[in-house]
Amino acid sequence: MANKKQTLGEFIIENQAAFKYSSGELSSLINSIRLAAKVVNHEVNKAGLVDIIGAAGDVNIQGEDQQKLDVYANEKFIQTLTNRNIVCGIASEEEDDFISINSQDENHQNKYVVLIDPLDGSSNIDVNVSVGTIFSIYRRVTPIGTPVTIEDFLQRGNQQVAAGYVVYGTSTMLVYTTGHGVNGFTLNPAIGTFYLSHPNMQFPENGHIYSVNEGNYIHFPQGIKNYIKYCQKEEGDRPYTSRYIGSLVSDFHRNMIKGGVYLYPKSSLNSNGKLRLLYECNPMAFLAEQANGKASDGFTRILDIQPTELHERVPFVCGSKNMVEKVEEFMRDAQ
Ligand SMILES: O=P(O)(O)OC[C@H]1O[C@](O)(COP(=O)(O)O)[C@@H](O)[C@@H]1O
Repeated sequence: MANKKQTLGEFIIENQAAFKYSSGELSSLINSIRLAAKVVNHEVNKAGLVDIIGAAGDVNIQGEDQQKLDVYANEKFIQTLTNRNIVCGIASEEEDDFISINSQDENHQNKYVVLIDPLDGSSNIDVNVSVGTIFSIYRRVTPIGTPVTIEDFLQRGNQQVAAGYVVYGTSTMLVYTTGHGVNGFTLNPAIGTFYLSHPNMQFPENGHIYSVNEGNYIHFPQGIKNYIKYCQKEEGDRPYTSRYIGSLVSDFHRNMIKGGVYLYPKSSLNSNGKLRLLYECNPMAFLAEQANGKASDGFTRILDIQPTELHERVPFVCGSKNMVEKVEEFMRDAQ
């Protein structure tokens, strides 16, 4: 059992053997994320004082107004991941296309691709509500030393070698998995060190919290409407509590600790929902399953979905196992 005051660096070294590929590579990857997270955290914490609030003036490929902090976080993560001779490609929610690294140098041995949502919960930046960063890591499938191709990014989520998020909230935490459980580390800002504060995180199988933007209720499929009514009914251990921060990372983190389910369904407004399969759903689904939770699109396990595009969206239901299965039951019954 890991010592509770263990630092992230010590934890990585102690658990390297569990990583099925070369141990040093994982350390280097997670250390890159750790460094970029600290840089972005520093900016987030003083967002109201520096010119980092508001729109950046551009629209990303999702058709969304890029926030200045989106752009800043995107630059910092790409910079930090590029300078480590381990990543051969990066795909970001804020970039139209994937970025190939070291593609000229056929001798490079970089083996990993990283997919990031640099700043999750963008709508909350200006109002001082917690936001996050999400990352997903795969081993490349194309030959080492050759330029990465789209194939390296369009892998099923069940091929991830690591995934995690950073939540910039009341405290800043880095939570990740390499397929051997989920562990959370809290940043001590005074010394800039992450400490193991939440070892072996687990979703309770049941919960009493549901997280969905009910403002879209009339546009939801009948199965989702029926599930929301089920949550609100005075019966047994219900009604459940409705909690929706509007930052996936924060809603997921709370539900993992307290028990709950997050839903971003498809609707008559968004035929595939809003969340991106590669940058948001796959990494959160890997974490959920590693923490005894579950994630699907209402019917299919998220990690089994074969991606076809870099920025594709899928309906998303994720959280406590029995609650996700209840949603799936309502979706099947409403078909
Ligand atoms: O405002 P809505 O439509 O409810 O969407 C909120 C959801 O969108 C997200 O902000 C994702 O989008 P971004 O990555 O662009 O922030 C989630 O974090 C959040 O749960």
